[in-house]
Parts: sequence; C-alpha cells; structure tokens
Amino acid sequence: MNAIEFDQVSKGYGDVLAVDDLSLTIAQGTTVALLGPNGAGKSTSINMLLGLLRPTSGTIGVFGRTPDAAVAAGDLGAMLQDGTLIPDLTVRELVDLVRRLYPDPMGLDAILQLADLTDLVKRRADKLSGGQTQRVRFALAIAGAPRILLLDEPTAAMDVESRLRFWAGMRDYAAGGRTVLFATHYLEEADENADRVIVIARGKVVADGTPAQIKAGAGGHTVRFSLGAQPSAGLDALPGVTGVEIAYGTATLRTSDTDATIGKTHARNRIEAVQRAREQGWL
Ligand SMILES: Nc1ncnc2c1ncn2[C@@H]1O[C@H](COP(=O)(O)OP(=O)(O)OP(=O)(O)O)[C@@H](O)[C@H]1O
Repeated sequence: MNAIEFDQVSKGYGDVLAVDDLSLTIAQGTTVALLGPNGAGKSTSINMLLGLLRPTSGTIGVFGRTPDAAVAAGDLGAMLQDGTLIPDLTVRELVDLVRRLYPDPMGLDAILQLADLTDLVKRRADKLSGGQTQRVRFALAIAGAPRILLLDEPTAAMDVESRLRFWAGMRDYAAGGRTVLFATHYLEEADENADRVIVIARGKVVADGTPAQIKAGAGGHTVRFSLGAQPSAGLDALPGVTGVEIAYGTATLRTSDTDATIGKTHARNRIEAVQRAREQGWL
C-alpha cells in the first residue's frame, strides 16, 4: 500500500512556483530522502503533506486519506525546521506531556532511548543546546508512534557524533514497517540513511532511485572550484545544479548537466571579475 501519494501537485507563492506538477508515490515501510538545494521545494512539500499548506492544484493522499484526516488519525509525526519547546518543563515532563495527547503512544522510556535523551531527562527545555533541542523535537515527533515520520533537515544544528546517533535512532524507529520521509541537502546523509532518494530541484523531480543509482546516475556529477572573493549566493540556481556545498572557500556543486553548469559558472565568474575590476578602478 502507498503511504504517500502526490498527484500532479503544484504550489505557488505569488510569482514563485515552489512545487511544480509533482507526482510521486512512497510505499509503506520505506525510508525516503528528499534531496535538493535551498529553495528546491522540500519544506513546501512536507508542509503540504501535513495539511499546513494547501496545494494550488493537484491532490495529496496519506494512506488514501487527505492530509488533514491523516493528521487527525495520528498517522503523521513531524520534525519541522523550527518550533520552540515549552521552556518551563524538564525534558521528561515535556515528552511525557506530548505522548499522553495520543491515543496509543510509545512508552516514555522507549522514546527517550531512541532520541538519545536518557542523560538529559531532568534538564529544563530552555537549557538545552541546539543539537539537544533537535533531539527533543525528534522525541516529540515520534511520541505518538506515527506510521509516517516526516523530518525536515533534522540534523541541521547537530555535530558529527550527534548526527550519527540521531540517524541510528531514526533507523530503529523505521524498523518494523514505518515510513520515513526526510529532507536533506546532503547526498551523504541520503546515501547512508535512505532506501530511496528523490532528488528535487526547482519543485520538480530530477532523479529518483536507490542511493547507488543516484550516485552513479545523472545527479551524481560534481563540479568543484575555489570561490575566491565571489559570493556563494545563487549557485543553487545555476542550470542542472541539484546540490551545493561550501567548505573552506571551495564550492562543490552536484549537477545533472555538467556542461550547462560549467558554462554558466564560467560566465558568472567573468562578469563578477569585470565588476570587481571596475570597483577597483582597474577598468
Ligand atoms: N511563504 C513563502 N512565500 C513566498 N515564497 C516562499 C514561501 N515559502 C517558500 N517560498 C519559496 O518557495 C521556494 C521553495 O521553498 P522551500 O522552503 O519549499 O524549499 P526547500 O527545498 O525546503 O529549501 P531549504 O533547503 O532552504 O529549506 C523557494 O523559492 C522559496 O523562496
């Protein structure tokens, strides 16, 4: 049975077409990565799945029901990009409070263990680091034992070790037939933690397959260059680009069309070099 179904879904914000005629199905029991650069439409898709946003056109089904009906039935748990915790409660009190809101929740100890929170149970929610806060938000997402878990860039504030423990907790949660859909910018995270990777760029699916297929296929080419003085903004909008990573002054672009990406990168660099030369009074 399909857990999730998008049928020709589009979503526009004024002039911006964030999701563009998206059709896909996700089978129950799979862990799927939604991989794409900033602005690809990942959060918009997840928010539509939760019924927080309405599609401009097309329909979304969750176990054959509308997103609103699925949320009401407790089928969907989510960890979104922001959201504050109730500050006055301890971690244990907060997780217990939320799990009691559901008809058939997970046990408190099981949640705390999966979210790696057993050492933090007595800590007040407003005294947590960014990565610890993320772990509590993961605990709240799984508290109701939802059949589908949606994670929107869940490891954003985590260090390397926290990330590894987080993904181990996610895999334990997914084991036994649950469906997980997570959004990420990183091919490595998708590769290591998903059964299937859907690459989206500018609201459209540009590749869809197993991590091995995605790495070997069209989405797997890499263009790397030193940024120098030029800004990194806008690299994700270059033709073919499906992912951007910036580290130590080097840009690594993942692209489905190396020629088009290099052509535009070259043109952009020349324009910026001319602009800089003008600013310096050399031209
Ligand atoms: N409320 C809004 N109003 C106008 N435009 C929006 C709004 N929310 C998102 N957008 C635009 O829609 C497009 C898709 O955004 P979305 O947040 O879904 O992408 P994303 O893949 O989740 O990006 P990121 O990785 O940065 O979170 C972007 O161009 C974004 O600027």
